[in-house]
Amino acid sequence: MKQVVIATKNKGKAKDFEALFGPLGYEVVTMFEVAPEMEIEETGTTFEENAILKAEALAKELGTIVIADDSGLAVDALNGEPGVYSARYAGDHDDEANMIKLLENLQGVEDDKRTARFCCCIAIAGPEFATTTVFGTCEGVIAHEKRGTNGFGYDPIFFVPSLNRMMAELSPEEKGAISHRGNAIRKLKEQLPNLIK
Ligand SMILES: O=c1nc[nH]c2c1ncn2[C@H]1C[C@H](O)[C@@H](COP(=O)(O)OP(=O)(O)OP(=O)(O)O)O1
Ligand SMILES: [Mg+2]
Repeated sequence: MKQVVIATKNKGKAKDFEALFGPLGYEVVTMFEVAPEMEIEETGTTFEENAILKAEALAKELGTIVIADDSGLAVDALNGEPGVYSARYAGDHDDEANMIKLLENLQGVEDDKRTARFCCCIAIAGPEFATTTVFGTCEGVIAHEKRGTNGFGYDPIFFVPSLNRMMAELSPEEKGAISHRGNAIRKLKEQLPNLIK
């Protein structure tokens, strides 16, 4: 089976990618398998900078083609926060604490002002071509409480109006069909048909 290496240590993200790449005939391999000791510091100030940083660091280490995803949640009422800092919003990469902090910061904000979007930049790096990036977004509304147990990160508080369900209530396949990550991968397929068939 063909393999695609993803420079991630997020198991939820890896699951999303499995749902997206499985139908294309790829097995997803993550840093847990190929570089468990490696730590890549996310020093960029944009999704794109961090995606490139992660993809290039692992591609250089392995000498193979690597994909990386840097993503986050931009909330309109908070001027786009937590954005690039979504994983570290409450300090320590803790999904529960991040959601609690976000709901607290949106206390008293009416439904029509709770609009938000997930953003994803995917970078693909390899020894034989210049690093390329693609972007995807997914529009939604921040709910008042958590619902659903699928997915990861902010999925339990992200309502998807077009499906009338929370992101965490979608199967991995349903999520991939509408998500920022799915939309980015579909663009990658268009732009790099020879690399991602
Ligand atoms: O589909 C998603 N559903 C819910 N939450 C999401 C999603 N996509 C990104 N997010 C949130 C989670 C985390 O708070 C941040 C990503 O941070 P980001 O640095 O890209 O990933 P990470 O540190 O978890 O793993 P890694 O860098 O090893 O790929 O945005
Ligand atoms: Mg990260």
